[in-house]
Amino acid sequence: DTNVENEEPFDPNKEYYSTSVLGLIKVFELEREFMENFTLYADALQEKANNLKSYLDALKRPRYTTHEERETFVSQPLNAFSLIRRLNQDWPKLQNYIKKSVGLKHLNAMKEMLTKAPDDHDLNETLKGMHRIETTYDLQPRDIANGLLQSQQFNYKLTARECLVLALHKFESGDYQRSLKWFKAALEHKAVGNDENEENAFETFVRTVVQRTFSLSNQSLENETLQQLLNQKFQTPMEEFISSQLRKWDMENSTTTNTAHNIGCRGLFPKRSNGLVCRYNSTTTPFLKLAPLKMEELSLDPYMVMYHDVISNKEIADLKGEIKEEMGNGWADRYEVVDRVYWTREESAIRKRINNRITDMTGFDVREFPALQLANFGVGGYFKPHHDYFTERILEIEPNNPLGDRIGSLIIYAGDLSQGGQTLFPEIEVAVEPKKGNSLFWFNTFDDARPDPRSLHSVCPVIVGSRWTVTKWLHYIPQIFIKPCHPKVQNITLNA
Ligand SMILES: O=C(O)CCC(=O)C(=O)O
Ligand SMILES: [Fe+2]
Repeated sequence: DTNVENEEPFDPNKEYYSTSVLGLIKVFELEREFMENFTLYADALQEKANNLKSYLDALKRPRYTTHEERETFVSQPLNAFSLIRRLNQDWPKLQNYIKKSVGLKHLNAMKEMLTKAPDDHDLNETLKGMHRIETTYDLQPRDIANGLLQSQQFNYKLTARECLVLALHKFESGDYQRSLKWFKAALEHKAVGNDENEENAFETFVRTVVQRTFSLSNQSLENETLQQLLNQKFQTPMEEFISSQLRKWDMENSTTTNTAHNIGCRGLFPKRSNGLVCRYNSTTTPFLKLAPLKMEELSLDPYMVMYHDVISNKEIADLKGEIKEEMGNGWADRYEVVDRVYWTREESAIRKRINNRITDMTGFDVREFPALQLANFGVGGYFKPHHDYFTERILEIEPNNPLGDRIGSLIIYAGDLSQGGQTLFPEIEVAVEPKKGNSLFWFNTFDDARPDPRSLHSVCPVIVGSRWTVTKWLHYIPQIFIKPCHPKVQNITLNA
C-alpha cells in the first residue's frame, strides 16, 4: 500500500468529524444551521434593497432635460417646497439607512459557526477514508466520480474541483497512478463555461506536477517557463505532459494492494464447504431451553459462530438512546482503528439484558466486567488486521488488567450497512457480513490459553452505511472454572 496512512504525526487527542457517522451528523446540522442564517441574512439584504428601490420609485418623475423644463419645475412652489424638504430631511435619513448594517445577528452567528467547521486535519482524515475505500475495493476514480460505488449507482457526481482535490491527495501520498486517473476524471467533469475556482484548482494541480518535474531534474523553475506551461493548461500538450510525468513516476513507485485483507474485502476468499451447520443452541445456559438461539458455525477450529437475530431493533435503539449524547468523539488510532467509541459504564436495564444475552451465547460470566463498548464508524472506517489477545498494543490501552487475557471476543452488529464493513479473518479466509441484530463470537486463544494467531481479524472499510457495533472481550480470570485451561499441544498451520 502507499504511505497515505502514516504521513501525519499521530495525535491521540485529535477529534475528527469524519471518523464516525455521529460526527458527520454534527457537520450536517452545522451546515443546515449555517444555511438558515445565510438565508435570513440574504432576506435582510433583500429587504433593504427593496426599501431603497421603493424610495427611488417614489421619486420617479419626468427627466426635465432642458434648462427651461427645470426652471418651470422649480418655479412651482409645491415642487420647490417638496425638493427642499426631501434633501433636508430625507437624505440624511437615507444615508444613515444605507450605512446601517442589516442581518448582523445572522452574520455573527455564521462567524461563530465557522469556528466549528471541519479543519484541514478533518479534510485529510476524510481523504484518507476515501483513499481506503478506493484502494481496498480497487474502485476506479472514473466510476466514483460518476457516483458508482461497486455495483451501486448513486445520483451524485463529483465536480472537477473535488476530483482535483483527490488527485492532489494521491499525488502528495505518492500514488501517481491514481492521481492521474483523478486528473482525467477532473477533465471529464469540467464545468461548461468559465469557473474561476475550478481554473485555480487546475492551476494548482498543474503547478504541483511541473514543480516536481523541475525539482527532480535539478533545473531551477523559471517563472516564465512555468507561466508558459500554465497558459496552455487545458490544451492537449499540457494534458499529455501531466499524464506522461505521472505515468513515469508511477513506474518508479509501483505499489500493490493485494493483501489478504483487501482480497477478503473484495469478496474473493474461496467458498468453503466443510460440513459446517446451522442449528438451534438450547444448551449453553438453562435459559436457552426456553428460547434457543439460532447458531451458525463459521469455523470449528478455531471455533467461531454467528448467532442470528439475537438483539432486536428496539433493544438497539434503547442502547443507543442511552449513550448517544455522551458518546466520545471520533479518533484515529495509530495502529488500527478509525471510529468513535464509548463505554457504557453505568448500570442500566438494557445493559443488563445484553450482558445476559452474551452469557447465553458464550456461557461466560461477564459480571466482573459489565461494561459494553460501542463503536460507530465513519468515512472508510475500518480496523487493520490485529489480535485481541494481549499484545503490546492492547497492554498499552489496558495496562494492569486484572481480568486476564482476552480469550474470546464477541461482536454484536447494531447498524444498517449496505456496503463494506465485513469482519475478516485473513488467516482462515473467513469474511463475516455485519448484519444488524446478529452476533459473532470467536476464541482468541487455544484451550491451554496460548494465543491463537489464526484469530487475526480486521474490519473492511465501510463504504455505505452507519456501522454500529457492541464489542465484548471475554477475559480469562472470570471464566477460570467455566472454561479451565487444558494444557494440550496443538499443531496449526497458517495460510500465510
Ligand atoms: O467491529 C468488528 O467487527 C471487529 C472489532 C474488533 O476487532 C475489535 O473491537 O477488536
Ligand atoms: Fe479485534
